[in-house]
Order: sequence, then structure tokens, then C-alpha cells
Amino acid sequence: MSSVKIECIASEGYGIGESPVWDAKESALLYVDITGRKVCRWSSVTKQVQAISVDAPVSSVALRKSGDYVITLGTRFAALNWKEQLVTTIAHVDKDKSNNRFNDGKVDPAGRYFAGTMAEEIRPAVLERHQGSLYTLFTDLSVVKHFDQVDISNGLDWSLDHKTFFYIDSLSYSVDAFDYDLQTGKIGNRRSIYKLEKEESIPDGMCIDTEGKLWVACYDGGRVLRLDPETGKRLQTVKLPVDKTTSCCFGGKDYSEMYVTSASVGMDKEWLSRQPQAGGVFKITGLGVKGVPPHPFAG
Ligand SMILES: O=C(O)[C@H](O)[C@@H](O)[C@H](O)[C@H](O)CO
Ligand SMILES: [Zn+2]
Repeated sequence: MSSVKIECIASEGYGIGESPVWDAKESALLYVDITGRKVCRWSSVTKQVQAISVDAPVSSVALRKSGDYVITLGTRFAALNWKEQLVTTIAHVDKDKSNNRFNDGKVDPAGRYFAGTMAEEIRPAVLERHQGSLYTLFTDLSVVKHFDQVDISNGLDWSLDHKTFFYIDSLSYSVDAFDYDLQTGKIGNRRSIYKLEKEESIPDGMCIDTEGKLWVACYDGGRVLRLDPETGKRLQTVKLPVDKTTSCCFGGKDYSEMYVTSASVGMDKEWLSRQPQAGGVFKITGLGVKGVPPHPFAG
């Protein structure tokens, strides 16, 4: 048995830390602070965080083939040139919904950027329902809407054979699967593969490991779950020292470390004093499994 170790690598106390993604070229972890409106980069070499402030809630960041990054900013897909600190809009969605913003996003194995929207929260998990949609930014920079009626569009990833798309709408308390057509980027045949138990609370971000098992961060559950999407069984629970764990990814050497982001928004003084690392970013070692490198946006 491996021994699991958890370390807080950035204790800035982000509002909503989200969208961790490993940038192997920089040996760094990218992530965002949604409410803090910042894209952050933690260098595993210097252990320092660099941050770029943006003009709207930024909900996800992804690699881009050209070497830049892409982000979801407010209701826009945008490009981010890190060196120049330059943001340029690529496409606009939900133009008729002024209270919406993007939430989690990730690039598929063919280089398309998937991301969903939600209504702005009044407080954590409280919002006008069914306002969100799931979108894809294709490599020709066109955008397609897959479906609407989403509450909180959240975690997403693809199976190792690229034939299944996994997706979480948080308020359904379910991890869902769709058939995936990698050629066209189309999804279909939605079904639930895991329903969260009460103490696991709200499913949020997710990623897949090299054994095809899913890792799901549980918001207000203070844990990540390892799920078998074939059997629908939970295989492992790893608890963290904060309740509002938001998302997870693999990174580091050979993608053998797991990084977990967390939030602090919505916690009162007493709660924060019990969990001083709320809003921090955590590194988990000793899990004994590895992750899949993130795909860069190919547009
Ligand atoms: O981290 C995210 O994905 C959202 O932006 C958060 O707001 C939480 O998910 C939500 O509050 C709990 O469901
Ligand atoms: Zn999330």
C-alpha cells in the first residue's frame, strides 16, 4: 500500500480556486480564482505563484497548441498570452443571459474546448436554476451548444478510448456519462454512472487516471472520490483538510501527483478559523496512480 501525503502548496485563500491543469513545459500548475478574477501559475521549481488579473470571473484555463493559454472569462471564450498579459476574446455565449458566467471547462482529446455556463450564484450552490448550457469551442473557433437547462455546469473528462464523455451538473448530485464521437465532437445517450451519497455532498471538478477511473472533487464534502465508471462503484475516498474542495488534476513528474483546488467563499469566521487552509491548493502524493496529460486547444 502506498502512503498518501497531502501538502498545501498555495495558501493564498482563494475565493473559488478552480480548474487545475498541469503545464509540463513550465513544470507548473495553472488554475484560476473565479471570484478573485485571477489566472494563477504555481511553479514547482520556484514554489512561487504568478497571477494575472482579468476583468471578469475567470472559470477555467487550458493549454493551447501555440503555447498560449485559453480561458473562459465571464461568458466569453478568450485567449491569454501569459508573457504579454494579454486577453483577447474568441467567442461570446449566452448573450441573452446577463447574469450568467462560464464555469468549468476542459479540452477534449481532439483539441476542442468544452465548457458550460451557469447563473451567477447568490451564495454557494444557490442560484437561478436551469440557466446554464454546455458548449464546445471548435478548432475553427466556431461554437456549438450541446444542451441547455443546466444548473451548475461542472467537471468533465473523456474515457481513455475517447468513446465516453463524463460530465457533472452539480445540483443533480450525479456523475453522468455520454457516448462520445471523437471525429465530430458530438455527445449522446446520457446516463448516470454514480449518485453521490449525502456526506459526499456536491460533485464538482473531475479528472481521469491512466486506469480509466474517475476522480471527483466534492464541494462541501472535503474529499476526492475515485470511481469506477464501468461498475458505478466508489473505489477510494481521500479526505482533505478543507470542506470546499472544487476540482482535481494530475501533474508533476509523470503525472503521478494530484493537485486539488478549494474555495473559501461562503464560509463564516468560525468555519474559516477551523479551516485556515480554505481556498488553498493541495498536492497529494502516494496515490499510486497516474493521470493523463491535458490536451491543448488546437485552434
Ligand atoms: O467551483 C465551481 O465549480 C463553482 O463555480 C462553485 O461555485 C461551486 O461549484 C458551487 O458553489 C457548488 O456547487
Ligand atoms: Zn467546479
